[in-house]
Amino acid sequence: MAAYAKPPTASLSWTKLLPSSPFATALVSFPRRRNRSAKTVFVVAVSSGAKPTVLVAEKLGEAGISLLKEFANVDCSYNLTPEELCTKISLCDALIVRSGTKVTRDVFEASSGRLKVVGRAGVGIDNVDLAAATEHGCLVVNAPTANTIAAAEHGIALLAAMARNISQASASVKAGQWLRNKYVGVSLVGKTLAVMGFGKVGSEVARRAKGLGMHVIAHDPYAPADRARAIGVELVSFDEALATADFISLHMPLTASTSKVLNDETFAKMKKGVRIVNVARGGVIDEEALVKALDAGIVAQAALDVFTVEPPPADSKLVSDERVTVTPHLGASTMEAQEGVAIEIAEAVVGALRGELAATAVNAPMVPAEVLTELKPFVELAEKLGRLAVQLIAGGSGVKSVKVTYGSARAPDDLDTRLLRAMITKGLIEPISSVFVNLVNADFTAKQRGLRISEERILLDGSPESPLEFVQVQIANVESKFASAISESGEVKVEGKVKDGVPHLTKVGSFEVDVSLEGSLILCRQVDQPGMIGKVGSVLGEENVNVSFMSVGRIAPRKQAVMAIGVDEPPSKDALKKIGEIPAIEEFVYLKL
Ligand SMILES: NC(=O)C1=CN([C@@H]2O[C@H](COP(=O)(O)OP(=O)(O)OC[C@H]3O[C@@H](n4cnc5c(N)ncnc54)[C@H](O)[C@@H]3O)[C@@H](O)[C@H]2O)C=CC1
Ligand SMILES: O=C(O)C(=O)COP(=O)(O)O
Repeated sequence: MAAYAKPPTASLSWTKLLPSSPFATALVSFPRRRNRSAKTVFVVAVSSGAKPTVLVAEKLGEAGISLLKEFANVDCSYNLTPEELCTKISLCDALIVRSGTKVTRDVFEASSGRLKVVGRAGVGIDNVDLAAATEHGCLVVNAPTANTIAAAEHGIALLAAMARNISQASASVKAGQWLRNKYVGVSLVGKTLAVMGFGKVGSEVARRAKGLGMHVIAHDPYAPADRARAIGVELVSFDEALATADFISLHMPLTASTSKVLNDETFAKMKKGVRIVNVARGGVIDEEALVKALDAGIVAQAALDVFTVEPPPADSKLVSDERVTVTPHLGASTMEAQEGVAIEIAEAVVGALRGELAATAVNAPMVPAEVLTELKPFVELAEKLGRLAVQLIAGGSGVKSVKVTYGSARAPDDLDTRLLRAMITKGLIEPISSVFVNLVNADFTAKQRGLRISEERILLDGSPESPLEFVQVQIANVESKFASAISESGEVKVEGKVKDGVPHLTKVGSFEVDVSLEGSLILCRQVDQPGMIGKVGSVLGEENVNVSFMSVGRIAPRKQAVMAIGVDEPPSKDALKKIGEIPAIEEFVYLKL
């Protein structure tokens, strides 16, 4: 067996290369025109050329707006009604909101697929319908760190203000009164504070409360005990927190499991005279139950920054109750936090629109930049193998079961395949549908179409320098329009590798080939005999189709062989017909990459 490479300059003398595999593989390499974009575009990139449009639907710091304007057309339209938002959204690639805008399923549907990113300029994403976003392939990113301190400081401000009746006393002085006996407060020092939700905000509240001399306990089923211990906080059960706390401060997100977590039953478990602070979300408290608990004397006072409905109705019993201190969702509203949040979200949205994977993605895996750089050529390979495999299927065969095998010398924990699986799914689905598939909606779309993708990893010996040696895609229970693509075990099979950073097809069915996956591909099965490369090459040459790569894989000399031909331009029907008419060609297929 022999392999040949054509030198980079046009010349007829070919150089013999080293033999490679048990199956003979003849490799003819033509100089390739590289026309690849320098940027890694994986997830949501808008079509190149057009400047994207970003709708900023709530007040965002100037620094963020300036950053956005460098990259996009920015439409700042505040106080839109839901109908106005739905009308505008069909012209926008990204939407930025705070907590005051409900990004509902209607919004995603109204966008007709144009909306690619929703940026939440803050932490809580309970106002965004994440399931609908995912189903529409829309990435949701948030700004999880910039307002932590502001929220924690607001929590502490409310705690102290409530304990010392600051807002009530202030209002009474302004109303001309001087009620020194009425507004006697309670002290914080030595009291037990239960922090419910020991995340970023909760732990900062705990740290500050310790500084005030409070005894701090925390409840958080997911928080690591050592983080709590490091700041001198004991993690306790939910019931223990309720039963022992003099003050309860809420810092968990609003989810199905935290909705109305303070209710009639749980208020009944609290110490009489407890005081409650809520800078998390109104929905974590059953507000009617809180009114009852205040009336029953279980809760002595409450301080609320957030409400189930914002703004709360004019007749809200909580707002009118003198024992309740209220602020209009001001937790994140400091100059510093808003500047930080604006920059954090603008960077995340611009990055996502450029197609980079966002570090603060809420509904997609977060893939660290270094992993991404390493996986980039494999991501391209994965998508192209998916595209090839599905185009090899005979019309009418439904693709239901796909097996992906990754050959790698890396330990399984060291290889994150979610990105690769998503791109294989994209490759499998996009050529046969009008669905847009990306990392966000790949698993959902596959499931919806009844496509089962199983993954297997083969641990190879050798150096784990490269994340992957090969990727193999097999589709079971289908017929192929190119019979040679069916492996011995009966599946349509393609396998590829990355060589010098470029994805290559290295196996079709049982035939080893070697063709760079750029442009498009013609696969031919023929009787192995001299002159075949020349015959096919000259048909394409006559048609002015530039051949980038050719490789022949055969089972044994003079038996059947599969020739893989990479072409820069799509050949005409006539050219393909002429290839089919070459006597030794038994079957052929043209595949778009
Ligand atoms: N009022 C305001 O302006 C602001 C409000 N927030 C709210 O505060 C919440 C927390 O923010 P971060 O601390 O930044 O988020 P985070 O994600 O760092 O912390 C949330 C913590 O809650 C815990 N948790 C989840 N379910 C729980 C449960 N059932 N019981 C107890 N703990 C539970 C999580 O394990 C996590 O440690 C946000 O989700 C947001 O709703 C945040 C910033 C500003
Ligand atoms: O970040 C959060 O979760 C907040 O609640 C802050 O909300 P805002 O951006 O001030 O509407």
